[in-house]
Amino acid sequence: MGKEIEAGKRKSFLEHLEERCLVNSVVGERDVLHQMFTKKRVGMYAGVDPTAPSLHVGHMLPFMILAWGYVWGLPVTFLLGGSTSKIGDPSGRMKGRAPVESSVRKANMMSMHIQLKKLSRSIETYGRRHGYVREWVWKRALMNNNTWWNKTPFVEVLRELGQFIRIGPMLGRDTVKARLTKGDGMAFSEFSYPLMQAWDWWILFRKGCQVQVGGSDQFGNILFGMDSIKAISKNTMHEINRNPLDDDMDKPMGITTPLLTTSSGEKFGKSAGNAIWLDSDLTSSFELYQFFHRTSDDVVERYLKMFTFLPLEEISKIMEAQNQDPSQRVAQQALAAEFVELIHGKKEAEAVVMQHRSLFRPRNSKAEPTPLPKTPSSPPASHQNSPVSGFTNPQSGNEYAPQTNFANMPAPHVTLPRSLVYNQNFHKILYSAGLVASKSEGHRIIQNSGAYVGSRAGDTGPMSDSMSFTPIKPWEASKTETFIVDDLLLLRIGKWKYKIVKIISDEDFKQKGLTAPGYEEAEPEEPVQDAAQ
Ligand SMILES: N[C@@H](Cc1ccc(O)cc1)C(=O)O
Repeated sequence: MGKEIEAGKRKSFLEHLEERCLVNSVVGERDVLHQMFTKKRVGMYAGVDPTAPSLHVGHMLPFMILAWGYVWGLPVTFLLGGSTSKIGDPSGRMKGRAPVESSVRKANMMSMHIQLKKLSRSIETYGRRHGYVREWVWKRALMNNNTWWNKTPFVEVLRELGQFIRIGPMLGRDTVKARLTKGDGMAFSEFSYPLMQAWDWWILFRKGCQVQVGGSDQFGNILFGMDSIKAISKNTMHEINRNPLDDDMDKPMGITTPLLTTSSGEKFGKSAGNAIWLDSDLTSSFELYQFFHRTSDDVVERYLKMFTFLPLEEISKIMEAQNQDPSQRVAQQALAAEFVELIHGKKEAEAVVMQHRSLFRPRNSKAEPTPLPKTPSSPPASHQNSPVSGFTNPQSGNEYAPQTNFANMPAPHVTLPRSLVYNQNFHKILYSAGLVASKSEGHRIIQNSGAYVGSRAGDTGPMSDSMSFTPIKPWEASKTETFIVDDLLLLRIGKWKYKIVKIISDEDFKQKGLTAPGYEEAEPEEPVQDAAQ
């Protein structure tokens, strides 16, 4: 491949990203990065701190770079900042963050973990749909920086990294200066945030992640990381890791993605003050569709390049049609449908397109306004009963949406009252959490070792690390509570079905008007269930 690129027959990965408008700046020398991508299979990583229960559309730009890397056969790593989120990145903020309760942070971390896993899988599916066939070199990983931070001694970081960091330049960083002069000052922990991010990169760098990708606000952290890695690599006490990085091709490099704003200067991904989330619990796929459908004409071509895998020739064709009659919004429709497909899958995208058309078809319109994308003759079964599900926005002030809302994809969050969890057998809890259709099904799955519960990782406490799971056995009901941490219980069936169960008191449950399978039902006991006790 390298030869073809050099001979000008094929674009380098960097050129490809530039063409797709995904590069705001290269941190380091552009030409070195270009060379690097032509000469070797460079690993890339992008990190995200779980400071909210879900990713939002703004996170997708760096992830689109990873997505392209993945289908081009470059190893990519999604890093979840379980530890960095305890500190909070001060980049671009005039105020420190309010401390987040540990249980909230853990719940956020779990749901983002699940979401990132799903996302990296949907990237693969979406790639396949656009003709990228999985090859053995395709490699993606999901890591949590808890994995190393939970066992790295402070003194190790100070000795290996802190020794080479000069205070002067750190005080000169824009964020620090702004906070010290105009903001509310800065805590030492926040001041040290870039060191944590740099250390993360150093860990990943040794595993081949030579390139870090981030939003435009990450320029400073990435630059700081590059300098740090060069210093550690040259001086580390651990001889086997020592490398002066004399060869340009071995150096760390960074890419930042553009900052998107609406014409009114609003940050991209905010709509009427609300973030546009990727979790369908928080932003329904219909709203997500609508958000992209509202894209203004002057940026829609750019967004098609940035947020989809549509080939450039096809984008040109779409734009031709668009320019002939912008009122038809052919380009916006393509963008919205592609993006919903990327995030929620093809079925969901088709259903939303249908829904949107039936609600917004202009009167007197001729048949279908656009052939993109193909829609089935009837909506998928899961949508037949919810023609207006797109309008139900469960942002009710309750961070966990009621589980009775089956608007679209299964939501990972459920809330259950204590009485349905404590001292209950797992097959019942699986049922109450909506993971199985009946208690006996739950029982059967447990018998077949197909159900899992989030479990203790080492001594550091359950789920404090990257998530680990234990197969559920037909344990005594009293064992259940040993898996509950901070009122949370994490359940999984098979590979992809997760529930994060938030446990609240029975009174609160009732007061909130929530319900769940098995709640206040005087059901006849199922025979299988007895056998399990
Ligand atoms: N600081 C990044 C997230 C991040 C965390 C850890 C890293 O190693 C990298 C990136 C942000 O706020 O967007």
